[in-house]
Amino acid sequence: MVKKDNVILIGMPGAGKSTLGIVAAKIIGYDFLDADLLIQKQSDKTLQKIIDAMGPDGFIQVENEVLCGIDVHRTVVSPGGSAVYSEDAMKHLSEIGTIVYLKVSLDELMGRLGGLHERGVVMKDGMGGLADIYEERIPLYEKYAEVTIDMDGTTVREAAAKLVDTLSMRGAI
Ligand SMILES: Nc1ncnc2c1ncn2[C@@H]1O[C@H](COP(=O)(O)OP(=O)(O)O)[C@@H](O)[C@H]1O
Ligand SMILES: O=C(O)C1=C[C@@H](OP(=O)(O)O)[C@@H](O)[C@H](O)C1
Ligand SMILES: [Mg+2]
Repeated sequence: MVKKDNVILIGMPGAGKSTLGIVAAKIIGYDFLDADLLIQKQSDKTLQKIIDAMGPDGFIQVENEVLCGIDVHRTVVSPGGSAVYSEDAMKHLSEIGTIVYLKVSLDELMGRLGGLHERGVVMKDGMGGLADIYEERIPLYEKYAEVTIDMDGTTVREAAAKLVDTLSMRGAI
């Protein structure tokens, strides 16, 4: 059986997967892997270029393949928020690590992101903005979450401490 010795952070864009991933990895002495950077490296293109060239479905396919190939140990992995669209990838990630959902309300995300203009986000046809993405994805994050942590109203430092405490209490690290 594969050793489930990683921590996988899922959640909406702006939930803090990348920011908290590296902070938490330092606290617990794990490595850190931002899967978005791995996609860019393996494709030799920026995320935005992949989305522009291949569309949302094409990007999801590339993301799925890259996530399925992740082979790490004692690593905090931060995939992009769209990872939950890929069933194979989520199956693989849940086999190699504990899936932690960073739960952040729509209001708080709006405050953090100020809209989506500066972020490449997978927006399917017919979607108008963050609220539509939020509504579509929440059931997916909830479906894959082994651990859910409510991060509303926290600073980065508090959120990192909450993440590490929760993982430690659950014996996941
Ligand atoms: N409690 C918090 N936890 C994580 N990030 C926070 C928090 N409060 C504010 N932020 C800010 O929100 C943004 C989160 O972005 P990022 O880590 O890239 O998220 P993701 O990788 O989930 O899209 C950062 O600009 C970060 O400084
Ligand atoms: O949720 C999304 O649709 C996406 C989120 C991004 O990552 P973050 O969740 O780290 O912002 C990145 O993977 C890509 O631009 C698509
Ligand atoms: Mg990120």
